[in-house]
Amino acid sequence: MASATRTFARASSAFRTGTRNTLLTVSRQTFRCQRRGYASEPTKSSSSGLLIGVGALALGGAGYYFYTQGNGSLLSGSSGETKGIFTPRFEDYQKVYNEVAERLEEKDDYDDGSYGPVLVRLAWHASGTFDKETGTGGSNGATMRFAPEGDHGANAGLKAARDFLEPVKQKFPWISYSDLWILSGVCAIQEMQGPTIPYRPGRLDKDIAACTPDGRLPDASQGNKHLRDIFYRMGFNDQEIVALSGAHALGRCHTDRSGFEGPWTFSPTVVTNDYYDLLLKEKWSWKKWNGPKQYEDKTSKSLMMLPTDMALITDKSFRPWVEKYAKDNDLFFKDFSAVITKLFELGVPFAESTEKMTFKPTNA
Ligand code: HEM
Repeated sequence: MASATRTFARASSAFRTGTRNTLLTVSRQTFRCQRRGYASEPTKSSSSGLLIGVGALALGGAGYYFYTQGNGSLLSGSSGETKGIFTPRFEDYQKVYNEVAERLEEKDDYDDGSYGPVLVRLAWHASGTFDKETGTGGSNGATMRFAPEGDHGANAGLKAARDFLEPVKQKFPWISYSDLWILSGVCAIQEMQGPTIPYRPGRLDKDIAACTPDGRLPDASQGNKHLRDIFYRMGFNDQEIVALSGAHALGRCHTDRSGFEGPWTFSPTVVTNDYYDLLLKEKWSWKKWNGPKQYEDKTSKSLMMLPTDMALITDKSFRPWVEKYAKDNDLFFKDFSAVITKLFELGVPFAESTEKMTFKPTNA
C-alpha cells in the first residue's frame, strides 16, 4: 500500500493541477475501497476495475495511462510522453456497445441463451435505488460493487452480469462502471429487438460510502401499495410503473437468486408486449410448491407471475395501462423507451452539453 501510494505520488506530480486533483480523488477512492473491501459476491469484478488505476500508476517510468471516469482524461503513450487528454466521443461509446453486443452473441450458453435479461436487471437495480427526496442512489455511482449493497437480497445473481462486463471494462478502462452498466442495459434491450433507447454518458463511480440502504428495490411478494411506495419514491407515476414492468417479458426467476422460479413469457430473450397479453389472457393460479407464493399459468404450467405482477391487473389504475400495452406493441415500445431512459438517468448530474446518443444495433 505504501509503495503504491509513493508510485502514485511520483506519477501524479507530473501532471497539471486540474487533472492531478481528479486523479487524486480517484486514487484516494481506490485505496479507501481496497481497505474497506467489496461485497462478497462481486469481489472479482469490482476490485480489478479499481486496480486498473493502481496498475496504470505503477507503470512508473515506462509511461502512464490515466483515465478519468469518462469525461476526458490524460492519455500517455508507452514511451512515457504525454499524448494529451482523451475525451471519449460517440464512436468510442459505440465501440463499447459493439463489444457488449458481440459478447452477448458469443456467450449464448447462459440461461435461456443470452445474458441480455440479466444485463437489463443489473442496469435497473443500479438505477432503482434512487430516492428523489434525498437525491441519493441511482445509476450514478455503481455502488453495487461494494458490500453491503452487492449483498442485498434483491441483488442476488447480479454478479453474473458484472462478471460478464468485466472484460469490457478492461478493454475500455476510460468508461466508468456506472456508465458501462447502463450502456449495457441499453445494448441488451436493443439487441433483444427492443426499442431504441437514447443514452447519455457522464456517470461517475462513487465510493463505498454512497452505498444505499437495503430495502429500496421492490419486494416481489407484495402488492399495489408497495409498488407505489417504491416507484413513487423514485418519481414515477402509475402509467410508468406499468410500462417499466413490461421488462418482465425478458428473463426468468431463479430459485437460487430470488427464490421464485420460471419465465414470464415463452420468448424470454426478445422484447415484446407478451407480458401484458399473458397477464390478461391466461388464467393464473397459485403454484403448488414449497417455494415462495407465485402464480402459474393454467395452460402450460410453465410460465409464472409474481404477486407484484398480478397487482397490475387487480389495481384499477394500473389495469387500463396493461390493456393498452397488450393491444398496442408500438405504444409499449414508445413508452418503455421513454420510461427506461428516465429510470437510467435518475439522479445523474449530466453536464448541460451532454447530448443523447443513439446506438446502431448490430442486427439492424
Ligand atoms: C415492479 C417491481 C419488480 C419486482 C418486484 C421485480 C422482481 C423481480 C424478480 C423477483 C426477478 C427474478 C430474479 C431472479 O430470480 O433471477 C426479476 C427478474 C427480472 N427483472 Fe424484475 N422486478 C420488478 C421490476 C422490474 C423492472 C422495472 C425491470 C426493468 C425495467 C425489471 C427487469 C427484470 C429482468 C430483465 C429480470 C430477469 C433477469 C434474469 O433473467 O436474470 N424488473 N424481477
